[in-house]
Amino acid sequence: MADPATISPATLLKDELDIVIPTIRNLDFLEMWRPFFQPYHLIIVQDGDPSKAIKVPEGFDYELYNRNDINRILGPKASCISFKDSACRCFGYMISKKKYIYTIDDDCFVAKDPSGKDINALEQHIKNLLSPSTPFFFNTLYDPYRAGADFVRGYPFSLREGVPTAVSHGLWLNIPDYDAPTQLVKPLERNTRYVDAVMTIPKGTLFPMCGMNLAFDRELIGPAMYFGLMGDGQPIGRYDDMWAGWCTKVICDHLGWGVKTGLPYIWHSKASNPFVNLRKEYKGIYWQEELIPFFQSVTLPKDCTSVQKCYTEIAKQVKAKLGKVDDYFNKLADAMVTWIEAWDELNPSGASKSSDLPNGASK
Ligand SMILES: O=c1ccn([C@@H]2O[C@H](COP(=O)(O)OP(=O)(O)O[C@H]3O[C@@H](CO)[C@H](O)[C@H]3O)[C@@H](O)[C@H]2O)c(=O)[nH]1
Ligand SMILES: [Mn+2]
Repeated sequence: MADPATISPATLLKDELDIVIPTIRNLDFLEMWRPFFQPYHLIIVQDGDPSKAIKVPEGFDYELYNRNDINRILGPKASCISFKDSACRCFGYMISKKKYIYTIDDDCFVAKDPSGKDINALEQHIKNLLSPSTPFFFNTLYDPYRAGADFVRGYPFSLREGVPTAVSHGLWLNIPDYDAPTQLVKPLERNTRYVDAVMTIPKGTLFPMCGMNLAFDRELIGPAMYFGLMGDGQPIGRYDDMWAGWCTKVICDHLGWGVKTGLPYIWHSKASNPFVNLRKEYKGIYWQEELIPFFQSVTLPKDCTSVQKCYTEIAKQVKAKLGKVDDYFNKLADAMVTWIEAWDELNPSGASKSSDLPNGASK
């Protein structure tokens, strides 16, 4: 594997990565990203009214899917793709044919690092994905593969090769990704703290994955990145990315892959309405007190050697153990199965690595 630190930004995976953007707005924000995004193919998932025309700035190579397209392509299976919620973005992951995905919200702009330099978030995500993770033993000097860092004394040499990185979770300056109650009590709080660190989230630890500034190895973990049933007709919202993150982390832990969080930062420009968010989130705020222990207790059998098998097993356990919390979880479990069926229909096995892992890949 080429040393990510030496690959020039311009050639960084430009033919192996798609940028997925969920949107209900025009995409002027792309002007600010042009220097970094123009070489890449965009997959725009237009939510809401399909008859509304979305303006894409000149010079970008893109495909755009609205609700009519999703219904046409997936037929009845389109029921698993949320409507009127950013969760619709996962359709872009499914329809892509590339090895990597970067997803970003349309109110996220280029942030500046402490030296005042524009941050190429995509380049940092790619470096994160192209370098190994260390989920089995925490390195106190953070990412040992970054220039100027290394493994510290006492770090087992047998573990220094690391494991493949499946997910790179970036952060946000200005408007942090707070839940509605926190937003309500701290309406003026802005994140001004730039922490120059990338860390592997240890095996066995869950985390709140935000879909605002997120990259992943689609061939490895794509089928687990289902952003669950939210929005129109659903009792809950703003837990789509959280659900995907919990499923993804459990599967990465089982298959021995890593999840990183930290750099890069983007500039999150606007806070969504906290009262609207509270209405979307409130059931999730008490449900998650049962969801987290559930995901912490999920065990996957050794014969779950593909992401699809792992994901289908989790869906089975969701139905068995969470169906009694609320009937929504029976619906969500069914939608998880539909998602995998749709994924495999659009990505016949062998098209993506996650469907045929070498034996013994499961931990
Ligand atoms: O119905 C909708 C609403 C929005 N979108 C698109 O989704 C992203 C995020 O929208 P927005 O920035 O308005 O909302 P945030 O609260 O800041 O988003 C964060 O909360 C999470 C909710 O799941 C989300 O993952 C985070 O990013 C924009 O691109 C909107 O255009 C939509 O498609 N449909
Ligand atoms: Mn936003």
